[in-house]
Amino acid sequence: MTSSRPSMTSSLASDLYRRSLKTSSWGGPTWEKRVKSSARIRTRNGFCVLVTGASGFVGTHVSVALKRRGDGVLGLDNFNDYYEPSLKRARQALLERSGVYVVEGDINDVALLKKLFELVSFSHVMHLAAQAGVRYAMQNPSSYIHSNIAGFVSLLEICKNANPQPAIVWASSSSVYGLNTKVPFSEKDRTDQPASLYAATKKAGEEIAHTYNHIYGLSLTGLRFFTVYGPWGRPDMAYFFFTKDILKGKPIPIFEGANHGTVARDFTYIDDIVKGCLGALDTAEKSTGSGGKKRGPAQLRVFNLGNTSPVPVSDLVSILERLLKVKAKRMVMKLPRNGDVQFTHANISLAKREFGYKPTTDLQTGLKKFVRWYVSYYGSSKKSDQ
Ligand SMILES: NC(=O)c1ccc[n+]([C@@H]2O[C@H](COP(=O)([O-])OP(=O)(O)OC[C@H]3O[C@@H](n4cnc5c(N)ncnc54)[C@H](O)[C@@H]3O)[C@@H](O)[C@H]2O)c1
Ligand SMILES: O=C(O)[C@H]1O[C@H](OP(=O)(O)OP(=O)(O)OC[C@H]2O[C@@H](n3ccc(=O)[nH]c3=O)[C@H](O)[C@@H]2O)[C@H](O)[C@@H](O)[C@@H]1O
Repeated sequence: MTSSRPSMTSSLASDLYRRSLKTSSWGGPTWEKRVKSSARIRTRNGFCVLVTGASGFVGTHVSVALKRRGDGVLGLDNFNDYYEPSLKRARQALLERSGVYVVEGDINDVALLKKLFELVSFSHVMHLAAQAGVRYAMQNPSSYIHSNIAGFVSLLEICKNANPQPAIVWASSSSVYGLNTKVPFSEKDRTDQPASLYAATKKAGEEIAHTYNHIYGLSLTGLRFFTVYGPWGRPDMAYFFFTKDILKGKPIPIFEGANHGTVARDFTYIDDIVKGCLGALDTAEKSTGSGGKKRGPAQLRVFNLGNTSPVPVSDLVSILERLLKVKAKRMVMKLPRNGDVQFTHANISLAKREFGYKPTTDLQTGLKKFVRWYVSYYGSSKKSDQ
């Protein structure tokens, strides 16, 4: 029976294919030595973790936390220019000081992934590499397919063929709840009304995970993070560029919902997210397959990781005004149809029950730590982008 491969003739497909072949320069004895040293486990019963997206915001914090407790940690990141690569390079330097080597490469580079799994027997993969950002999907849809769909599948393909197979914990997103109106959001609620292509690719990731669990026995845990903020954060996120623009005296576009309803988020501080990630890793069961052959049922889980106390965006701006001691130039506008949802609110009882997840940092405290970092980083380094 001939299987006629569907020919994706669109420019999107050829762009994707071209990009996924773009590989960084890797390999050689020195490179291999650095890979093995970074992945070496330093405590009894420690983990050996591949962290994809390691030079990203969440990836940096998780990698440092794992290394500090003695796990072997190897990072992988393509250092793309979705936001200033200089910030990713600065995180990479911080990671190197902690003993974590970040391999420069793309999760679509199958030859690279194969090499890493030949060199290192990973017990876990913490998959954080993705095209994040809700609104950017309207400008560059292919980057979401490239990283969040094609990239996730290429990673799962390597994992299912590994022997032993690693247990995988990956980042989903609160955005999968989309236009769901039942609050707080519980893992059992509807997730079939994505409001953005980003959300759709995150939801697709959850469905793809289900098939790799069912067919190949991969142990998979999805974490729906809720608007994460903190030091070393992302310049594309509102809390970050609001801070920059308040300091520059530029107008702050504050979205409001229908009938002047507030737009709110369940903002979650990075240290609480890291505790959730480590809890998920510590309770992840081993995969039940190897070399692509399944031996029995494997663990498949999805958890909300939020703060359970949504705050209106306008209140976030008020906190920033007090911390920065500068009045914001507020420009209130109707929530545009840009993929944003009006509110998020996490029910975290499942994560609490499964691995004792308990957020402890309120928005005022968390933003104070972020602002302290922001002023020290941009003030001292005078980075021209800011
Ligand atoms: N920060 C949040 O508020 C938040 C909330 C929900 C979910 N998430 C998810 O958490 C994960 C981490 O997010 P973040 O906030 O740290 O974002 P980030 O953009 O700072 O980190 C992602 C990293 O992955 C890298 N990357 C992207 N595509 C890649 C590819 N194809 N190959 C290799 N590296 C690639 C990027 O260079 C970046 O450093 C993402 O999956 C994101 O969707 C984040
Ligand atoms: O929770 C999540 O899963 C998502 O959280 C954030 O997405 P978002 O909540 O939209 O975060 P921001 O882009 O920082 O927006 C925060 C709030 O500010 C609002 N906003 C944003 C931009 C702006 O100019 N004005 C404004 O009022 C947004 O509508 C939203 O309510 C991250 O950017 C996503 O990667 C992540 O998947």
